[in-house]
Amino acid sequence: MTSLTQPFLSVDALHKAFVLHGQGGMTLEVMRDLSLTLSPGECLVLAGPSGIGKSTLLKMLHGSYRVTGGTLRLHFEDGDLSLDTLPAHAWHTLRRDVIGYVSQFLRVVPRVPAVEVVIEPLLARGVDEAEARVRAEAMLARLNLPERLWSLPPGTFSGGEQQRVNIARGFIAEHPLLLLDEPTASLDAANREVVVQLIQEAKARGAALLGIFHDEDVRDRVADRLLPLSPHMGAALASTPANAEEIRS
Ligand SMILES: Nc1ncnc2c1ncn2[C@@H]1O[C@H](COP(=O)(O)OP(=O)(O)OP(=O)(O)O)[C@@H](O)[C@H]1O
Repeated sequence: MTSLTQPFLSVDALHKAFVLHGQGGMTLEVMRDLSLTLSPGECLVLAGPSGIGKSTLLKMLHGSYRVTGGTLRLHFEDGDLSLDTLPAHAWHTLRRDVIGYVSQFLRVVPRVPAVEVVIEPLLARGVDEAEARVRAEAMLARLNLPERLWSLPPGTFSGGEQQRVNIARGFIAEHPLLLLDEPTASLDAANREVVVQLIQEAKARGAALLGIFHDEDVRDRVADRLLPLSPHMGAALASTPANAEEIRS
């Protein structure tokens, strides 16, 4: 991948409907005609009531949900990359090198110690193991995770401890596009402050961030723009689209 041009992400006329096979094939339309752009160094915060489709948008951008209609494009100096038509095998490389995702919940792999969970994205990029370990330990220390926990699998950690491992893993690889789904939800004030700093540093190095933050203080401090989703969920949603797609996950 080469250096970035402006904007880095464009979403045009995005449409999402779920087909609920367990409910007789009922269609649930959650998004219609959503468009946005996101530039390097910018943090756009998704707003709107519960269930409006904020997490669904992030999951489409991370390839876990299919797009029903519209386009998602990344713009590189040497050309555009369409995410809505990206073949499954290409997502692996894209998630490793370009699109990071930090959710509220850590997907724990049994027996893998916390520090290894954090190191893994760096090793996948070919970073030397000793260097990766130093960076991972520095990140865990910065997020105030007690050193005695670093060598333990996070399955039994508290919600806030697991979330900090997740944040360390999400930020360490310095992806150009970061998707943040309530990364501060279980954190105390001191650790929320660390996350605000990590976001500001990511912006300063030119990352583009798209996030969901229910904490208004955090939102106000990191957001360059707010995007309320409700205007995209209007009367149009009363009808059922002809091109509804199946649930992938
Ligand atoms: N895999 C799925 N299958 C069927 N419906 C889904 C699926 N994922 C999300 N939905 C539905 O899509 C709608 C939007 O959900 P989403 O989680 O994106 O909302 P949200 O705005 O992030 O809400 P919250 O603020 O409560 O997290 C909801 O009605 C939800 O039930």
